[in-house]
Amino acid sequence: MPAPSSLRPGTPLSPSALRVMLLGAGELGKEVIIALQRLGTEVIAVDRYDNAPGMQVAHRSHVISMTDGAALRRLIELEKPHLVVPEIEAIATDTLVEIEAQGLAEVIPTARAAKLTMNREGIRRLAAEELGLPTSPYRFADSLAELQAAIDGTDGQPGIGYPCVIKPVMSSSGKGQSLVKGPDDVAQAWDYAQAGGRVQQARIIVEGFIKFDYEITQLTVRAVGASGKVETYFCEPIGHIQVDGDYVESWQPQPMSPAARQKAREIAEKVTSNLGGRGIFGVELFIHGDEVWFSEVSPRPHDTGLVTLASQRLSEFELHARAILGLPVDTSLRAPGASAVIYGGMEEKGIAFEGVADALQVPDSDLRLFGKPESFKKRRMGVAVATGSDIDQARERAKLAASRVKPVKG
Ligand SMILES: Nc1ncnc2c1ncn2[C@@H]1O[C@H](COP(=O)(O)OP(=O)(O)OP(=O)(O)O)[C@@H](O)[C@H]1O
Ligand SMILES: NCC(=O)N[C@@H]1O[C@H](COP(=O)([O-])[O-])[C@@H](O)[C@H]1O
Ligand SMILES: [Mg+2]
Repeated sequence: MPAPSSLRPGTPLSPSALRVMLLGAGELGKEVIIALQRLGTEVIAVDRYDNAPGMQVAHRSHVISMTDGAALRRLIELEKPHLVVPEIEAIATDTLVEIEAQGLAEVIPTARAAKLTMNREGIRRLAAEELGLPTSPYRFADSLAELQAAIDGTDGQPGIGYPCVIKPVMSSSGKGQSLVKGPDDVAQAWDYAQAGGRVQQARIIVEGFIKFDYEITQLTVRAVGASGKVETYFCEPIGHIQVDGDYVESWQPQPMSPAARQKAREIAEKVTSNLGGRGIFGVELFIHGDEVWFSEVSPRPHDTGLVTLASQRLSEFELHARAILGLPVDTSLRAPGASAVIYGGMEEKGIAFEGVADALQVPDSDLRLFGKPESFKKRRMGVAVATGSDIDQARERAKLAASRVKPVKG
């Protein structure tokens, strides 16, 4: 849908303000908020805990449980945002569907997209069963016995076999995810999925393991074009490395065969045009030779896309801000780039960072220290980004800069 004419920037904190509410205010939201504010909007940040990164740069903020539909509705009725922008998956998406249907606010990209992608079952069934996109084989299970039967195929349906990947249907950043190599790993993977899921819910997905050569995020933007209609724009593919289901390094552009590159774009176009609306999407794909499998999609900026802070003329956050406001986008690459994650490495509140000056001695590098109030061993607390003459040089620089930043007790 084209952007409504009501999306005219005014003066923040005045009656003419164009108000945007971010549901989730982590490191990705923080950058979106900065981009939105530069374009003259008033931004309200919401998250489950106080002093979340995005709250530190928003006009104001609220702490609520975003999975509580009644609380979410009260807040939207209070703040009357023009746009509601989900930044995480764990939101009362049925409430967003109602809010959108009642015309209280526009949900980005659409309430249906937020609802379908909140649960792996929704988006997987849409992609594989409705859109016919190639995916890993998959089954769902609600108990350990059902899971074992789904792997073995003892329930009359084709079994997934080993190796396979088990994930809670509602989780992200690899939480609750295990690679299962054989029968001895199944019970432990089941228990881990129960503990790591985002909500108390037994259901899991078990996927056949895809032996990919590499995996990419195909950032895809739906934005109003010169025609006045929403058009689809592609960024250069982003390659990345995941450890325990969480991204640790990404780079752009990932070299691809012409056939794989074309298929990746076709898949991304199909799934994003079905989800609809305006905004950026991170389409996750596995590639082996010229074969491409759809894995999942985020209807919002993607963590691996942090690289675009260095590599693109407009970062994925600026692209999202422009697209949702109905403004033109430019997805061009500026230089080969890379990002490398900085984990907290400790369980502490109010940590500090040493080595920042050394890190920034690395040529063409930059840092984002997110300002999360509490560190966990595997919590992403910052990221280093860099450009180079090619992706190898950019990756070396980003990794070197990240390695020089030392989280310490505050
Ligand atoms: N079926 C599979 N075959 C091979 N590798 C897989 C499979 N499923 C997941 N992986 C690996 O685990 C990573 C994380 O999986 P997935 O994206 O489904 O988890 P997530 O919790 O949604 O993570 P995020 O929120 O970071 O996207 C993938 O990027 C890939 O490296
Ligand atoms: N893969 C999704 C992702 O990277 N999401 C990003 O992480 C934040 C949560 O971080 P936290 O768990 O450290 O609070 C989210 O708010 C979002 O910015
Ligand atoms: Mg993923």
